[in-house]
Amino acid sequence: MSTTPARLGTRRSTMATSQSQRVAETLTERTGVPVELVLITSFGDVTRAQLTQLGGTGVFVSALRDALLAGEVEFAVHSLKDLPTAPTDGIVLAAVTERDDPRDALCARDGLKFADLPPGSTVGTGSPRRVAQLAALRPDLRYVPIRGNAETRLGKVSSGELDAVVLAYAGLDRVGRLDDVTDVFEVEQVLPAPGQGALAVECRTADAEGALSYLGAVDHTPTRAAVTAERVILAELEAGCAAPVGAYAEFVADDRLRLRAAVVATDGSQAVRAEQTVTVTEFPDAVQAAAALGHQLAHEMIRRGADQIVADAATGRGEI
Ligand SMILES: NCc1[nH]cc(CCC(=O)O)c1CC(=O)O
Repeated sequence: MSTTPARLGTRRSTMATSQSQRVAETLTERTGVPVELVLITSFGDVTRAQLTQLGGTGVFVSALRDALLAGEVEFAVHSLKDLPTAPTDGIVLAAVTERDDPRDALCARDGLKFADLPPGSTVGTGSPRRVAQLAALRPDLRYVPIRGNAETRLGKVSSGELDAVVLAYAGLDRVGRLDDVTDVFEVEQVLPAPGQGALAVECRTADAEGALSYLGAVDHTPTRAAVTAERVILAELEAGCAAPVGAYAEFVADDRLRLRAAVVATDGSQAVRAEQTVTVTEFPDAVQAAAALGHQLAHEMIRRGADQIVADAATGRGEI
């Protein structure tokens, strides 16, 4: 075996390098292939604009894809929830890693739980999905758009600028900040973003079956099935990562995959929530079962007006 390390492209943030490092270690453990990290700067890392105003999905992803296509790296690791659902020419999803905790977490001043935040408290989050679902639970709080990496956002609570921020539990874990968590939202309360907590490994299509087939060693089929169902919801509703769409699928028995999804108006006033379960053994494989499940649930939600809520949210983008 060659000892030249495989080059793994990653964003530069602490969260990105920590999760990429973990994928590198697992891959080396399972295959013996040495891996080195190559840090890539993305537009999403340097822009000062609100993420919701950037007018497109995948701001964190395109620089890594460019590096892949240019042959600067062999494969790239992304947070799966940042990955647009549309396929890209020349690039495939080589692996989906086993999902970490998918839930959203509250980091509030003085150890406060969500239910105990005084009315009028400021809660920072740049995600319309979170604002919409949180506003449905607590319309009496003030939701403030913020961006920046996890450490910057947490800094706004310690400085007193905000009473609380909401972030993904998995991300907080990866940057070593679980001590800041004061409350965790169950998925029934706040449905996570499609793919939240899972990582995507992408490579050039031409390498996937041959030179880089070893990437399959970090693929986790149950997670791949679950996120497939979740991402079909996003794709069918023609919604991007900044849309008020939550979706979470999990195996509730060895062969039963349950998908829950919600589309909530950004002021919390309207919502379409739905759930359905599929028996995966009735399909050729779990991923095909998951895709069928996603399509069925998406169509039911569209019949109930979910696409209209997504369209309305897109019109008001950036104003929340
Ligand atoms: N859009 C930024 C982003 N992309 C992935 C995560 C968290 C980690 C994950 O979901 O895997 C975060 C931060 C956050 O939502 O708090």
